[in-house]
Amino acid sequence: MRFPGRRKHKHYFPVDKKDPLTKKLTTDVELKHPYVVGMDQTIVDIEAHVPESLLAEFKLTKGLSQLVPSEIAEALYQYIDANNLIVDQHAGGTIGNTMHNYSVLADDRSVLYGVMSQNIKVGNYAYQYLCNTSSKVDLQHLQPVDGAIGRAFTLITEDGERTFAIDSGKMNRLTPDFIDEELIKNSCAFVISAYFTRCSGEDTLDKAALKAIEYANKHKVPVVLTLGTRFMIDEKPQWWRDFIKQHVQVLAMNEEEAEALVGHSDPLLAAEAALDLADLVLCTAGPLGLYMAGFTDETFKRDTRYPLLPGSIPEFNRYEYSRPLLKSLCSNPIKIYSHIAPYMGGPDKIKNTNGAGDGALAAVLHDIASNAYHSTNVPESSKHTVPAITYSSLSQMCKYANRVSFEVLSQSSPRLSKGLPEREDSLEQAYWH
Ligand SMILES: Nc1ncnc2c1ncn2[C@@H]1O[C@H](COP(=O)(O)OP(=O)(O)O)[C@@H](O)[C@H]1O
Ligand SMILES: Nc1nc2c(ncn2[C@@H]2O[C@H](COP(=O)(O)O)[C@@H](O)[C@H]2O)c(=O)[nH]1
Repeated sequence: MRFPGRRKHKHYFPVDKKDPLTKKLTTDVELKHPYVVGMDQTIVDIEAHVPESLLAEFKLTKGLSQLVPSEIAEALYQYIDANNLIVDQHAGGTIGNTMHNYSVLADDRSVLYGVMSQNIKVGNYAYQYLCNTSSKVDLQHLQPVDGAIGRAFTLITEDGERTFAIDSGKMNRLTPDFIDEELIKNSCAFVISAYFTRCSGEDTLDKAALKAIEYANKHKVPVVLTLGTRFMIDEKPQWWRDFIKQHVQVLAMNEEEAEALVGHSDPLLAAEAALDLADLVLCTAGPLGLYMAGFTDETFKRDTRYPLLPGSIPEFNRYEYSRPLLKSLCSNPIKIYSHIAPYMGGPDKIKNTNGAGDGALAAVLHDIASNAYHSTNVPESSKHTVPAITYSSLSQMCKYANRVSFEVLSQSSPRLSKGLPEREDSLEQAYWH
């Protein structure tokens, strides 16, 4: 496990168990590695740069992810192929991306639940998916299906906005009997997107997801939900509020999804309202950067050393140096918030914003897993007198999440091709120095 950024040495690994002469860990110290489990629709992104008129022609709403019947998908494919509009094809899926990015950042194992075509040919979509996924993502738990995985036509318009037209294939056929209770029980987080509810006919992914969530809740493994796309939440906001309140501890969303969920267009107010539903909230807000909100106990709160910020909640960042806890573990819970503007103002040119939010979530997961790693291997550390969900403070996580989003935007692709540097070239600008 690579740690999220530079950290104080006193918290590093069992220094007291090192050989005093060689300064190496003695051989009988075997560090235990936590893993996160994600569940997703297995999807390949077919990225094409298109004029806005194409969206209207295919009745697609800009900025959203929408299912299309297979004959429309085929017509769309023929059109973008014939007009040479396809710029790339790569593995996608919101949780597939998140698991990949997590494994790249942490340099450690994650497990992906989903389906995979049982007949794979060199070059087909299933093959591309496997080739584009980090070797640290454990794909042994993909269920074989007779048919194609999903395709996401990722249509990038001139303003860099991405619109998805999804051709489902067999991506929703993961069955509940395939879910291993022990695998979920021993994980440090279970991660899912709201897309699991987009099932119909013979689809079983929704039932598989509910089974996995039931196991996670039973064994007190944090459930991390990302909201996917706005109009799914618009369709039944009360259902989602109830679902989150009952099953979810960590909630990730962008400002549009947040508005659909809790009715506030201001991301800070939306994050605050979402604390009625979940324990820890990440709300990304495009060019405005991102917000995090959570709980800490009155006894553990830590004042920020940054200037106090105005906003819809005045001086909202006062306790951003605190590490977040589950609300149920606080005797006197107080709400804590943090915000960060885009890293270095954002890349000079953003060709597309595909996957920026997934990148931020992967960073938060990395921090959660680092905490599990450290507390399992160094339980006596002073760090763990506070039963926090994360290794870092809210402020530090915002920096890290934001930095990862910047990397995704800079490389114009949702899956990181490499981890972040241990140290940034410019230490002045390095957030974690
Ligand atoms: N136009 C932009 N300029 C600068 N940074 C951006 C821009 N769009 C996104 N980002 C960065 O990427 C993060 C996630 O982006 P966002 O668009 O909110 O996520 P999503 O992909 O889920 O909609 C933001 O918090 C910000 O750090
Ligand atoms: N599992 C699903 N993933 C989907 C769907 N529609 C789009 N996507 C994936 O989202 C990422 C980009 O995410 P964002 O951060 O830009 O929102 C992309 O790689 C798509 O594959 C879906 O219906 N299900």
